[in-house]
Amino acid sequence: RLFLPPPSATVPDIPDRLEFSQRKAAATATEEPPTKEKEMLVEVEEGLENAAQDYLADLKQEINEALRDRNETSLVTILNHYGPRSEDAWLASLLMQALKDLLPGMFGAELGFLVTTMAYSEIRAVPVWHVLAEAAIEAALLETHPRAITEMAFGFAWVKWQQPDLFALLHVAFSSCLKTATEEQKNVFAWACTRAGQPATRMLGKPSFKVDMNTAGKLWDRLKSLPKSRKSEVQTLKKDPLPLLMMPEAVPMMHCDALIKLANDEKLWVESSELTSKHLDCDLFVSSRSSSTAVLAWHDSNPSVKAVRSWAAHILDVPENFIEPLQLVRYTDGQHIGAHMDWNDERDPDLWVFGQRMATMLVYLSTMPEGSGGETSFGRLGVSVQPQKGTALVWPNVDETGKPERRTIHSARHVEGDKVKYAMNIWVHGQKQPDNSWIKWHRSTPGAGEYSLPSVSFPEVVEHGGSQTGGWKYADHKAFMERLKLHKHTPTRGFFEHLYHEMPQISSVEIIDHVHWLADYMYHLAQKQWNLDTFIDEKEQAKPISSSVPVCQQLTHQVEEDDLDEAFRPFGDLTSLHLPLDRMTGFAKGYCMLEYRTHAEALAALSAMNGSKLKGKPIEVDWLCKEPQTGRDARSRSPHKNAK
Ligand SMILES: O=C(O)CCC(=O)C(=O)O
Ligand SMILES: [Fe+2]
Repeated sequence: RLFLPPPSATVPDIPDRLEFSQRKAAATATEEPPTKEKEMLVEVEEGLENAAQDYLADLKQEINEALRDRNETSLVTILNHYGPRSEDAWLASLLMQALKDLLPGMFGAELGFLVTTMAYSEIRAVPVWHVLAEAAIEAALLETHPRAITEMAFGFAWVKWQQPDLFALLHVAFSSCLKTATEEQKNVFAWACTRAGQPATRMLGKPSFKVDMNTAGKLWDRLKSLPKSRKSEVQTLKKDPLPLLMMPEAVPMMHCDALIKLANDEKLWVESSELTSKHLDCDLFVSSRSSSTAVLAWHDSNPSVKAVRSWAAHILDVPENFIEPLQLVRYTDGQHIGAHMDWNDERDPDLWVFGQRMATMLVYLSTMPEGSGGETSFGRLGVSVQPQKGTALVWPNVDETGKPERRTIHSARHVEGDKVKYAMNIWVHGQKQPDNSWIKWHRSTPGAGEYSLPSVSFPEVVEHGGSQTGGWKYADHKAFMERLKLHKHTPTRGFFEHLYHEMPQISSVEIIDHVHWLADYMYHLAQKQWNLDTFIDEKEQAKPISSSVPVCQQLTHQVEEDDLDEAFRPFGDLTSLHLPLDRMTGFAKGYCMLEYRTHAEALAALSAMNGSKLKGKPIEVDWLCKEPQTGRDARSRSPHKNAK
């Protein structure tokens, strides 16, 4: 049952009412006793009043029902009826009255929903927005529940998206209410706005990218002292420029197995490719991970989860609530994770409520025998670790002052063969993590999608609440990207014309907006890539004790890539060949790095080619990194680099 306006014949329109009130005024101005005319007018007036009261009551009931059921269609229909006709003062005043009556009893979440819906509607009557903005301030000040704040923030962001002109009003309202809001309210609000693709940085500023200095300093002290205080359990893989510790047999086998079983039984695994490359298979989105992930967000009461969390907190001497939900990773043949840092990007909305990831404890849940890949490799530290079930690696992600540290860059090398690699990330923040009952931790958790923009419904939306699709519905975004690709990534006139016909539901203004968003997004990606690229040299120098990377030395300076390709290709699938050139002369520097898909191929090439001649000169072929040292230091498994 939808509230429908009364048939126009019975709507008392304004001229009639004006005429009526003039006549009434004239009639009551005289001091004379009631005339017939006057009696009749009073009757009509009462009739009109009653009718108005009836309409108002109906309208309020309809709005309330739509709010209660979160029925967008119904609410938009009601609002639109008043929107285009809001020039009609009587109808507009009815809506205003209805809102004024209802707003004090509304919760922030309902208000947020109302704001959002109004953004879709054609309502342009500024007084209505004034009423709403005022109510929003009041509600926001009273609200403490993050969920309500979040809904309001999404409404707010959505208005900016749909109706920038009306956004200004809400902006004023929220700016003033944020002055008295608690830090937590403000952070949640900012988190939701950013997630909805409207960071509103001028109003909200930026979240802190760093960890509090004292907290970071304390963690560093702890990491430095652990190898001394727990000599038998903790080894130092690296001291400088940051402590990288290894704890063999840290997590009992029983827990390793139980955690994997938990993720399997509850079907928590999500393929990374599902989150990124597969859904956004445009050249612009390059997935750097191919593993699967399982987040144990709702399993704190599981005995193994409990045990691991309290152990981790104890080792690092931090409160347990600094630890985010455990995250398992699974790699099968050919899967890997590209070079990355674990800390959050400066634009990550999560910084608002979770803060930065201060430290990582990486626990291997399965053993990868030599030759089956899966090593964790720290390019800038020159360390590579072979996964051993139960072993934990520990390192800070920030420096001693709390600033995210780029030298923590690391990758998980491709798994080769049938053996499945399992690992677990225990990420420790520099602050208390919020109660996870209201946050969308992950798309596969209960309640996921609740906070995505109203028109972007779970599970259509890609991860990051639509920020990777610019807040668009995934299907629309995909159509947009595909069309753009056909136009060679150039938004030409033809591109807009095509889209205009293909997506009648989307206005051209929104399409142009999306192009702008995309440009911004690409810039951001490029910047990120650039950051990673600057480490490429170091990464290459410090390739892990690899089972498939021979390095070839003593080459003549005249040797070219083609010569090497010809000589080394016969031994197998040569996946990479890197011949560094002298920047001054343009000739080969004298060494080259080769990578085969398998250890066997690399071994064959190494045995056959070491000592053979290339362009008349004997060459030396060896592994890029030597096997771990034996002897006194053997247990540290710290690799040393071969080639200088
Ligand atoms: O599996 C590994 O060895 C590393 C995993 C990792 O770096 C991550 O998930 O962030
Ligand atoms: Fe990582």
